[in-house]
Amino acid sequence: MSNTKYRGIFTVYNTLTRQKERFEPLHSGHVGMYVCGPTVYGDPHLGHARPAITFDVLFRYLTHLGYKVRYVRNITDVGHLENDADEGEDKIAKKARLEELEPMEIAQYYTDRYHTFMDRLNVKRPSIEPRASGHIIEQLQVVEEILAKGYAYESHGSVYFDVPKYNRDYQYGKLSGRVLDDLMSSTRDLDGQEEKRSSFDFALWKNASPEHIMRWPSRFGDGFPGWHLECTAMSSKYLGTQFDIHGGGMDLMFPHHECEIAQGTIAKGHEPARYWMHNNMITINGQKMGKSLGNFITLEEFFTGSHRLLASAYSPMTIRFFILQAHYRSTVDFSNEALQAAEKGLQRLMDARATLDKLKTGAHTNYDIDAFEKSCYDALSDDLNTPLVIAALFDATKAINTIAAGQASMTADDLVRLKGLFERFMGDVLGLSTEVASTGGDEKLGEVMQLMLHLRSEAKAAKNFALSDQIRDELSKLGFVIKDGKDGATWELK
Ligand SMILES: Nc1ncnc2c1ncn2[C@@H]1O[C@H](COP(=O)(O)OP(=O)(O)OP(=O)(O)O)[C@@H](O)[C@H]1O
Ligand SMILES: [Zn+2]
Repeated sequence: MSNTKYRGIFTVYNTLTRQKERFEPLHSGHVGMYVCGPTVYGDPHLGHARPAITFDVLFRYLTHLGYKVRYVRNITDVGHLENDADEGEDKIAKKARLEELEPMEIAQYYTDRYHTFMDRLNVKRPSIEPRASGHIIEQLQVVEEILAKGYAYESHGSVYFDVPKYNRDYQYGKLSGRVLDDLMSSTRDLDGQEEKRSSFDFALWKNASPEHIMRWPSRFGDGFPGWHLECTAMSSKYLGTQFDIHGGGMDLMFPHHECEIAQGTIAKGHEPARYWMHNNMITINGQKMGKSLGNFITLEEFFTGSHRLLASAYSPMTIRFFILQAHYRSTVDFSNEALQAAEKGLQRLMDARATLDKLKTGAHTNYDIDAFEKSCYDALSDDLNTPLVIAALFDATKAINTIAAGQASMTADDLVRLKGLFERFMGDVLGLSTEVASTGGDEKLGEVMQLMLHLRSEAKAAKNFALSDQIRDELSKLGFVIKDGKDGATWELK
């Protein structure tokens, strides 16, 4: 059930203006939202869960406020080069070379894996999920638009965006607060041998060297699009040249989103999005968890407990709760203690929800249900303050437990309302689903595997190597790869 009443107080922190602003869509009753999705060359890790969950809650809340939301989240399957740079191997092509597969097999496999794990986290699928490789023509059109306006130049079959020229007429660095002149003074000049005129220019289209397999014909020769271009082409195609919200992780603010603003401003005549929202990072030992940094723990490893840093398996809903317990603009450092606390906290809420069905009603109510409802809306309206919504749910939990203990009471009507509010905020908006939480198949599998590894290590300790090898080999036939390390054995499902 939607509720348009609270639309007027909804504010979001806009990275562009560095302040909270009241949210007003461009077209009354409709919201267009674009979020940068994954580069599909590896399994999704905890870091990926954060933007997916953050913008899922935004999607859910806007929908709850009665807006018709078109949510576009892309799949990057071409053009993202190593080190996020203009030179180097394509991340997907590299993985394809290592695995001896077609790049599109890699992209398909990891897109499917992304969907599987996001579904488990109860993340709703976006309205449109376009792929970069399916929009080459649209991207070449944007290149032409920018060339026609004089803000790009062709060089050796590549096309570069002219950042210093753009900065003279507009402001490059507006989003991230970087000042191009300062950046330039601390960077060495190009030696004249390179294709680019300035090291800040970025590729719109790259000439493909003979060994580069992901390539498309163009009037500049065979090539492939620059990484930033896809988001300009696909957001304008599906949401129009200007839309309401653009989201993504903070790591994408510079240069990716800065370049998107520059491209959109020139090609489409105005800045692409009105509100820019950025989730902060999931860190591990204080460093961003990332695929290219190799310090990640995949969601599958969390669900099965199969990573050496995990004290146990954690259910998808525990992960979701763990992420929502922090405000999306603060960093969250991975730790088993915090995950265990999240697991307990979530259980308390789940128990309270179950208790609600069994409560005996009374002649009067000791609690203010309106105040509970208002505090949830106030929290969500204040830049999606999910930890405050959770705090309000904990307050309600205390009330429920007090009533269950016979120390307070609630009328039948109020109980129906309270149940409805629990459903609305915990279920519909935060997406903490009891159904998903109770399918603990992976967790059970993780526990069984821990038991198998324990039995195997006991066999080894008793010098029964035939048995320990048999356990390893039989598991291997079933697809479980056992690896012996100095901290004991770990397992992986191939
Ligand atoms: N540790 C993290 N915390 C929060 N968000 C993250 C984290 N890592 C990636 N993201 C976000 O997930 C989305 C997809 O990112 P991407 O596929 O580039 O992941 P990545 O692991 O950073 O890969 P790479 O290391 O190749 O850059 C982006 O919005 C990005 O900002
Ligand atoms: Zn993007």
